[in-house]
Amino acid sequence: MQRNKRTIHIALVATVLALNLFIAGLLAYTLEVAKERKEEEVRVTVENLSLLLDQSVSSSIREIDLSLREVQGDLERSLLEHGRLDHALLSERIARFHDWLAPIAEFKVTDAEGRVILGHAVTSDTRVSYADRSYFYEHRSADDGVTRASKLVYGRVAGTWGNVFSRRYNDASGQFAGVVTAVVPVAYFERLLSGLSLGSRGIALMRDLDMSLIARFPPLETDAGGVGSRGGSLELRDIVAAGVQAQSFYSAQTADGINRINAYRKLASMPAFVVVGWGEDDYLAQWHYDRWKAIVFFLTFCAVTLVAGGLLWRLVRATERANQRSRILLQNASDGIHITDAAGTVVEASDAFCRMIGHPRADVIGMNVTQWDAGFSADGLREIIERLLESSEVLTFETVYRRRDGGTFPVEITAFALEVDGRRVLFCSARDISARKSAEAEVRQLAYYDALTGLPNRRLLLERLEAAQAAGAKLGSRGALLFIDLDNFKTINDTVGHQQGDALLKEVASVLGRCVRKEDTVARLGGDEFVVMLENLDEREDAAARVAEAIGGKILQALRKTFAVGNCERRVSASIGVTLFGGEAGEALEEPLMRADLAMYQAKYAGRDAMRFFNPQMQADAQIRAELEAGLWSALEKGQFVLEYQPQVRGSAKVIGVEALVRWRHPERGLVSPAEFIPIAEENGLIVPLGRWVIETACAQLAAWASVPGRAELSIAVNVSARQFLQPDFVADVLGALERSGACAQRLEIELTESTLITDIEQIIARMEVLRAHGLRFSLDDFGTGYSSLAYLKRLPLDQVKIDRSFVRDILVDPNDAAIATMITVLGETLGLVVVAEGVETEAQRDCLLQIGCRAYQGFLFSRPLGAVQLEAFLDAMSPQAAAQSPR
Ligand SMILES: Nc1nc2c(ncn2[C@@H]2O[C@@H]3COP(=O)(O)O[C@H]4[C@@H](O)[C@H](n5cnc6c(=O)[nH]c(N)nc65)O[C@@H]4COP(=O)(O)O[C@H]3[C@H]2O)c(=O)[nH]1
Repeated sequence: MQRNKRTIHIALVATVLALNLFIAGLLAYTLEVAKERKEEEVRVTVENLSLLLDQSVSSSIREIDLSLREVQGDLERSLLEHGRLDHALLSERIARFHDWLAPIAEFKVTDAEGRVILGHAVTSDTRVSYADRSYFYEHRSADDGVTRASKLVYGRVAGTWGNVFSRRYNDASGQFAGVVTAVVPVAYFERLLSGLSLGSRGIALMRDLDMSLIARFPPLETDAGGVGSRGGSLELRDIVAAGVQAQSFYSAQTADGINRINAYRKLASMPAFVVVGWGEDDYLAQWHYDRWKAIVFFLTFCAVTLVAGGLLWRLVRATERANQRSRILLQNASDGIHITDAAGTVVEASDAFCRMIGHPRADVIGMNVTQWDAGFSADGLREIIERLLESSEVLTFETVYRRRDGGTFPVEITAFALEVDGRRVLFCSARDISARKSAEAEVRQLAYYDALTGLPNRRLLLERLEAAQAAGAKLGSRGALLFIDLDNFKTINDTVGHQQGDALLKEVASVLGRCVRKEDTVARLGGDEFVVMLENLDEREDAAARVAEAIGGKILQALRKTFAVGNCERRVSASIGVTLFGGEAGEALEEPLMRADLAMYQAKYAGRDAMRFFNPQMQADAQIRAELEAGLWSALEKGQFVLEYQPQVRGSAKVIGVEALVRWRHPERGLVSPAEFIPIAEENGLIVPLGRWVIETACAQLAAWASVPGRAELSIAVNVSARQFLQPDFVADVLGALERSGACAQRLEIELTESTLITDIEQIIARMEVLRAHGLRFSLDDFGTGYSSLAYLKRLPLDQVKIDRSFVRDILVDPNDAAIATMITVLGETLGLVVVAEGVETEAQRDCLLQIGCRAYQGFLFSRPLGAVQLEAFLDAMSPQAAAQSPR
């Protein structure tokens, strides 16, 4: 990683450097080219200017030459014609030429001895001789007809520097007669040079071939700049010495210290040369400016690239750091991250992934997904890989991984394709979801299964019912629901405690499970309610019903037994409601369940431990029952309950007491029988306040009768249901009612049903004894219908047992009933209890009962249950009769 970083760093620095060098080179090259081009341009310019100068001088010299020739002609003509020089005429001619060439040349004429005799500014007093001038004796010695140009000379007449152009003239005999000269003053050349535009540092000069300065522009105020002074740079000397016609050169060591490009040109018309130079600073001024611009540009570029490089470096480092963080994250991530190639072979993997599948990292790199994925086939995995590689989607799916030790565990994969180093790879992140799965299973268990029994709960039952209904509607097959409710479970639960009650429910659950096939559903709805769902029964309704009936019977049989509940044993039975479902579409989901529930109630009403199939009447009954239940609560507040009293008679006429029977004076339905509403009140809990009201009312009645002769002896028996009796404050309630009313406790009798006894017998006995200690009496109702053990019966502090009216009804025709009635009578007498036969309707029944030894009766034969007022009338009517008959 460090090496990589260094490489990037070096590459970055090299790039910035190379870029800057390139730009610097490019700028330098461009500048150099521009400079060279400029220098070439200047060179051409100065060469042209030097050529121009040469041509200007030549042109002037040509005019001078013509003038000299003219004057020569005039002089020779004068000598020929006059034998002497006509001074006046010649002076005039010379003056004319002088005027014509005034700025350029001054004409003079000498005689054969060199004396100046005619010409500009020449008078008779002029005593100047040119005899020592080189051109003079050159002319004298050679009549060659040429115009000679002298070197720079100092004018003896004018007193100024100049170059002399001269011609020879001959006398009539052709002998040398003198020379005619034209002096070109240096001022002329200076003017010529100053006409050139060469910038502030330019130069134009003219020298003799022996390097004497003829003219210079601009003038130089030093010795080297004086006319006639010899000088010139080394380069110039070399050029002059080489004798070339023209040449440009660069001068660096000049007299004025200015570097220039110069053009040297030897003049064609006189022994001199011109040099035209252009100051470097002038012609390179723009270039210098451009160079500065280039430098500024380069520096800016340098700065920009450095900054960009720096930023890039920081970016690289930031990316590197991010990569490092990513690597750390990858290695430390709790999810199993791995990257595979297109074939599913691992190219990179996190530590967590290696730990996950239990292989060392060295093994993992190079492993193929098929080696650890146990959730998909090789084809399936290939399909997923292809799908990922072909799209840019992120896939999340669940699968199963296999560890090195062969163990498997569920994982959730998030995978997508990405491009690494130019090739498509798959990024996969695997999360171990074992905990989530087990939590989900737990949640599912909680959501769909009953925590106590582990059976499916209502929700799962409904789901399965829905599926079964759908399947049934499709296939035409039928199913059955068996709604099972344990009889008296509430009482058992209340007496043995919830823990034991729960254990009993678990036992019941396993019994139910054993009664059905594996594919059937046994569910617990709550409390003691179970539902068995049978599926795929016959298509024919009757055949399906037969199967359901058989299973129901089997369940009834299996539950009809004694279960060990804690330390004691409890007899259990169940009521089962059965209904069929399926075979037709469109039935509401809960409909079969409601039907089975209604049928179950029907089984309950039928005396429990029974099974009933649903029929439509049940629906109507249920409706009525629901209405009753709704009105029951407010009935107590509205005072709609009344007590009727049914006399209990000893012998044939002596009323020994009455049984208080509650009625509901329903505003619409009239008097409602307790047989209808007491079971409902027991179920919904209203029995507790209702029972309290019955006792209060009975006590009040006793207190009212206590002072009335003939009534004071009467006792009132009140029915107390198990649920009421087992209320913790039942004893206090009864004693409170007695106290408040002032009734005599000995006159109050409590009737318990046999079902009460199947609950916690010890507690019941304890309560009975407390109340008995206060003088209350106890009667056991419906004796013989339940399963009371005689051993318990012996222990109960009872005063009276009642033979159930079901035995009395058929006592004359059914020997069994007669035998049971006899047994109860004998048993009662043996235990010293009063035996009262219920439901005595006929004399024959009474006689039969009398015959077997039962002397106390209750029944329509004597009286129906009566309101208090009617009862009093009845008692009054009975008194003489009773008085007439002696008690037995
Ligand atoms: N067929 C026929 N029936 C006769 C004859 N003599 C009496 N009966 C009826 O037999 C039932 C006797 O009451 P039970 O067995 O305690 O049965 C009672 C009792 O278990 C319950 N009950 C009535 N009042 C109360 C109450 O205040 N509290 C409690 N917990 N239950 C009550 O309701 C049950 C039914 O009461 P009722 O409908 O009043 O029915 C009464 C009564 O009217 C007869 O000769 N022939």
